[in-house]
Amino acid sequence: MENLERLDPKLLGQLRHFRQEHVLRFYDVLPKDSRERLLEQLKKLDFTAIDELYRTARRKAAVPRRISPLAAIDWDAYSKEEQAQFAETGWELLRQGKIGALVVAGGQGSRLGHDGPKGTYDIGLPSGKSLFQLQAERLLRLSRLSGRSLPWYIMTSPDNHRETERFFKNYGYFGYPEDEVILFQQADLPALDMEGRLLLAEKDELRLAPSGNGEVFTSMKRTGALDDLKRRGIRWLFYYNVDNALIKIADPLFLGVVASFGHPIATKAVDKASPDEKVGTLCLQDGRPAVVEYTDIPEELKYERDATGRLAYGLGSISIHLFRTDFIERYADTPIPYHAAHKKISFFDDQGSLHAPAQPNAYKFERFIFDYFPLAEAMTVLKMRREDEFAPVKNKEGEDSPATARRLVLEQHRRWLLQAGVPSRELEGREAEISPLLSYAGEGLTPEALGQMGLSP
Ligand SMILES: CC(=O)N[C@H]1[C@@H](OP(=O)(O)OP(=O)(O)OC[C@H]2O[C@@H](n3ccc(=O)[nH]c3=O)[C@H](O)[C@@H]2O)O[C@H](CO)[C@@H](O)[C@@H]1O
Repeated sequence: MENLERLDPKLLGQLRHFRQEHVLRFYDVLPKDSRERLLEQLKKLDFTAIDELYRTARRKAAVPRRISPLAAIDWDAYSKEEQAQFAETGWELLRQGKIGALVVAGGQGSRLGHDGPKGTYDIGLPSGKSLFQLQAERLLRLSRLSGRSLPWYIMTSPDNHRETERFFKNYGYFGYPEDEVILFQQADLPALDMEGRLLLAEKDELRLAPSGNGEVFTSMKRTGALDDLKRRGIRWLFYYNVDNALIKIADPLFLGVVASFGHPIATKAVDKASPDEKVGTLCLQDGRPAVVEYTDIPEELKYERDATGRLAYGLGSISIHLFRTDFIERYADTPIPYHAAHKKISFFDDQGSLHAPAQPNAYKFERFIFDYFPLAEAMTVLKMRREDEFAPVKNKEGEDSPATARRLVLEQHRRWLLQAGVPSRELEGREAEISPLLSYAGEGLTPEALGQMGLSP
């Protein structure tokens, strides 16, 4: 007991008050550095806030908002001239240095079962490029076309920051200018069991988890990334998930449309592949554009059809958003809600053995980026063709897996080659991958470039 007795009385008082003393179960027998490690973690906790999180999780669902369908603008409904004009506006914004890119890469990727940051994953393309490399090279190509590079903000979490940083350093940032790559860390939160008790991951370590991509603006502010954005005069920040193998970072077409409306937020959407697809649903909530996450959408809405027979809630969110910098600045400190997820989370029990539960046993808390949407008075929602926008890598196998993403990327490249005049017989039985350094969206496939790939127009 002697170590326990020397503990900060305030901390001990708090642990007792909030019924969290069990985290000190092994404290007395721990070596000094382990004791310090645990104390460091405990000192950072806001016990009142944690208690409130638990209460939120236990409370019955919040008052349901009035949900109604949302109509998007369809990119394909614009004429060729209009499309060209939007593209030109987008390129101009890039040339003026008004655009930044932001990838949220702090998630744990537990569904994929990859032991490392998700961006380091190689989806099995012939080139063996990782998701981060594909992204860096698309940014390089975009910069080459516009004549100007753009800052690339990368949000990591305490879980994967060091490894992500090491990866980029090892690969020389894939040739992207190092001073344009800004890594910053989000925060994490403790997981709680069904009684609201903290869990131990080790005898000297709390079980923590990254607190969701909706932490991004707060984290940018806390780490100075937001100041950096302002210093560079960035007007729009292009937000995307790390796990979309087809991501067209800072797509000029999208930028052009969004700039023409000028709303503080914009998002790209696609038709859902099926009513059950695990994507957020774009809709109106109490009259404002919003996303209802796939975990929260009421069953009856999922399958509802409109008068024309189409899914009434068939507009899927693919996590490609654009935020105006002044909106980010204004709302960075606004507390958007936490969502509690009931999960299987392993923990050290009071007897000192590690449990890997077969059933959900604990809550994890996350903020979702799209909970900022209803704060904007208006928003641009642009529907795009799915096959050129979305190849998610979520699961180890089956749907939304590395195999499906790989296929979608190679199919896109095949379409580009056919458009460039390569006869289909030349592509038979062949997997032709096009480097993003050569083409961002199908351009640049000159006879010389094709020749180098062993193809002829
Ligand atoms: C909450 C959210 O955004 N949900 C969207 C997410 O689902 P999905 O289920 O993929 O959401 P996740 O929260 O797992 O991950 C989304 C992205 O956020 C990042 N991340 C996640 C947690 C965290 O603490 N920090 C962090 O940076 C992940 O690394 C990933 O890049 O993408 C789908 C498209 O693919 C959308 O249809 C979903 O509406």
